[in-house]
Amino acid sequence: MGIEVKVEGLTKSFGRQNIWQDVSLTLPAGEISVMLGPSGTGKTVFLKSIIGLLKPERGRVLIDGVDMAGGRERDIYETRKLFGLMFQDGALFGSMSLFDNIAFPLREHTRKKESEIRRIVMERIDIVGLLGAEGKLPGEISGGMRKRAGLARALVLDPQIILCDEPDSGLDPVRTAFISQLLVDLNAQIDATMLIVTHNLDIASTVPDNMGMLFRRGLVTFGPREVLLTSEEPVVAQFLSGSVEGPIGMSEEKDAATLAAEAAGRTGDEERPPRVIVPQLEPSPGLSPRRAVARRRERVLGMLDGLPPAARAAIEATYAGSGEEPTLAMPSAGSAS
Ligand SMILES: Nc1ncnc2c1ncn2[C@@H]1O[C@H](COP(=O)(O)OP(=O)(O)OP(=O)(O)O)[C@@H](O)[C@H]1O
Repeated sequence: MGIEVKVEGLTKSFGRQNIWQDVSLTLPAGEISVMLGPSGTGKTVFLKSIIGLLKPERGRVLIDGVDMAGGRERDIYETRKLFGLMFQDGALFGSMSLFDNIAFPLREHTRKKESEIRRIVMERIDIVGLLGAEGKLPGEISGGMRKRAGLARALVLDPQIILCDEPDSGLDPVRTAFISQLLVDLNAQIDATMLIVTHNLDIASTVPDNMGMLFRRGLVTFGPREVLLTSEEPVVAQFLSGSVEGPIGMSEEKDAATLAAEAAGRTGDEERPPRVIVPQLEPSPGLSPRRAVARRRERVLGMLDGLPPAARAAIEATYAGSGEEPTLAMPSAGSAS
């Protein structure tokens, strides 16, 4: 089973540029979590901090008792072996076949025999649906296939924590849907703790158990998916609706005068489309159910009392087994919180 990742009061700056501060959250063991956020809010920096490649100035990232932010380098190095990383571009070596790319971590970090390496690599290639393409070079296959190859490579060392940085970047909606299903299937097969960074609303609304959002140098929210999907925070509502109206601007957040002008331009009578919480994806037919589901149900039902009413209602609907999708009125994206 995957391992819990506990982030406590994490603060990261580059020189005088503060990226985010005082970020605290827990990635529950074996569950899938998504981190949303407009471009440049430090999502990739957050992933790199979790694995200890970047060193935040304050706070801790606790994994099995090891602090990836400030622990001993030797412990961090060992704990890093628990991770599988999938980067935006697949990060494959262009001159190596897919097979050799995927075998690379095994040849680099283990003393396994070639026959054993072949067995593991072919099994992972099968999981990501690339059987038959193992002899191809990265330049000879599509972007979606390269992503899947990157995912296969992230899987060869049997990771207990998987970090995916924008698995959808450069993919069309159909390929993105395939990647979404693959991520859920993967979780059903290996029960790893997963954190996915994305802008993609289809992935965000169908894949994770938990969702968070980074904005204005902080964590806006993190918790069960129903909390963010029903949130009335203007920045969350704007992001989920893809609206130009709200605190997120083209290059940075908007200033108070721009927001006031937007608010003045609204009549209050605008039709807001209802926000629908689409059900989470199930593993593909033939796969066993995700083990995280039962754990999550117990965990989330245990925290109901502390949640906002809309989130509570959505969670109750999730677990009522009624099959009905809760439809929630869309809050005004630009309204003050
Ligand atoms: N090694 C570094 N040195 C200095 N600044 C950095 C470094 N890495 C990232 N940054 C800065 O940190 C900020 C956040 O970058 P990051 O790539 O984490 O954003 P992001 O939310 O992942 O963006 P996107 O969604 O566009 O990929 C940016 O301003 C970036 O320039």
